[in-house]
Amino acid sequence: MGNVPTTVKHCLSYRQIIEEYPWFRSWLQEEKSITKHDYPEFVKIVEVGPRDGLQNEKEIVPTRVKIQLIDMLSTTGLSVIEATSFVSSKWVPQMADHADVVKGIQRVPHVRYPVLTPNIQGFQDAVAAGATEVAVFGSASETFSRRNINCSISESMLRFEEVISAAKDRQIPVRGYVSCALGCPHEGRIEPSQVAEVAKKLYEMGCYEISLGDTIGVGTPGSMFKLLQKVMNDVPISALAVHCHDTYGQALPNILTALQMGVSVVDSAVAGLGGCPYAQGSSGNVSTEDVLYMLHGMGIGTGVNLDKVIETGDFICNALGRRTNSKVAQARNRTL
Ligand SMILES: CC(C)(COP(=O)([O-])OP(=O)([O-])OC[C@H]1O[C@@H](n2cnc3c(N)ncnc32)[C@H](O)[C@@H]1OP(=O)([O-])[O-])[C@@H](O)C(=O)NCCC(=O)NCCSC(=O)C[C@@](C)(O)CC(=O)[O-]
Repeated sequence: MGNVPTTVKHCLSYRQIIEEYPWFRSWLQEEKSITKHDYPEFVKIVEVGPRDGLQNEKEIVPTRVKIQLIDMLSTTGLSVIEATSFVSSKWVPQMADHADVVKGIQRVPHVRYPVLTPNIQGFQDAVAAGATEVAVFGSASETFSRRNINCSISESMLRFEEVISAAKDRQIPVRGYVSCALGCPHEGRIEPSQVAEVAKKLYEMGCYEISLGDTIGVGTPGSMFKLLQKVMNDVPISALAVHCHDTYGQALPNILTALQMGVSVVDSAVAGLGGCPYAQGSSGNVSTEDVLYMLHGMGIGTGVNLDKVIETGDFICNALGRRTNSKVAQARNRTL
């Protein structure tokens, strides 16, 4: 505001300022367009509720409920719904019905249904069940890697290489996750350079998108900024996604920071379901409803119908006998 002293700025109303300083109007417009330009016009939401959301549930959720959840999500306008994971049922009993889930859902054209595959066995089982997209999940923390998938980071890369190579032969797209991107339940602070190294490897191996997971939800806009600043040097921003858990209530500000830096893919879970069985203390994912409310309020398109997602959240919360974690759904339900 050039020549206007700060004290005066605070005393004048915007209208007065515009009348007395005509240049302010054009400055304001320029400022607005800069702000608008900084955010993507469209954000792709990757719905992870049926997998990340349910994997930590103690009671086994009936397969028909999982299928109905995915079928309802398929009518909301979401373009990607992570359906399940082909992991060992000894490690994650909740995902033991993976093949039945993949076979049972009603696939909607233009909706993709990736599944998690930690190794070639998981990949082969997934393909046999009819999966057409998969995701590998690595970690930036050595200890978490061992606790989560029973191997070191470098061993996991060899496993993923095998999966990605087999997927290439079948023209199956592979997404890559980097867990513990903003902190580890065992090692604490994780350096952005550690995350960048794993993200770069996965991208170079052929993952079309790398999702940076704040597995235990300890990140802040400050650490998210530093993380992206580093990772962007190795992976194009258009190929990065953020995956925020909301343990410390920082998920939305972290996502906003990522959007400001050019990220246009956000993972979230209906009703804020979730948590990782091998990351004690991690709470649910950021809720899809809250992300949509924020994005739509900023004029950013998603193609997703918020009301339908709230309805789906009501369905799964009723099935689980649980209150939604979505602030938006809680507010909407109060006003009904
Ligand atoms: C990776 C393994 C399988 C290694 O598990 P392992 O025990 O080291 O595997 P193994 O190769 O030594 O084999 C042992 C047994 O497991 C079987 N096995 C081997 N592979 C598979 C498979 N794919 N599916 C089903 N069974 C499998 C294999 O057949 C064998 O069976 P047995 O002969 O004893 O009967 C195990 O550690 C595992 O399943 N881990 C998955 C844990 C998990 O799902 N964690 C939650 C994921 S969430 C996450 O990582 C974070 C994320 C992605 O959400 C992002 C974020 O929030 O930040």
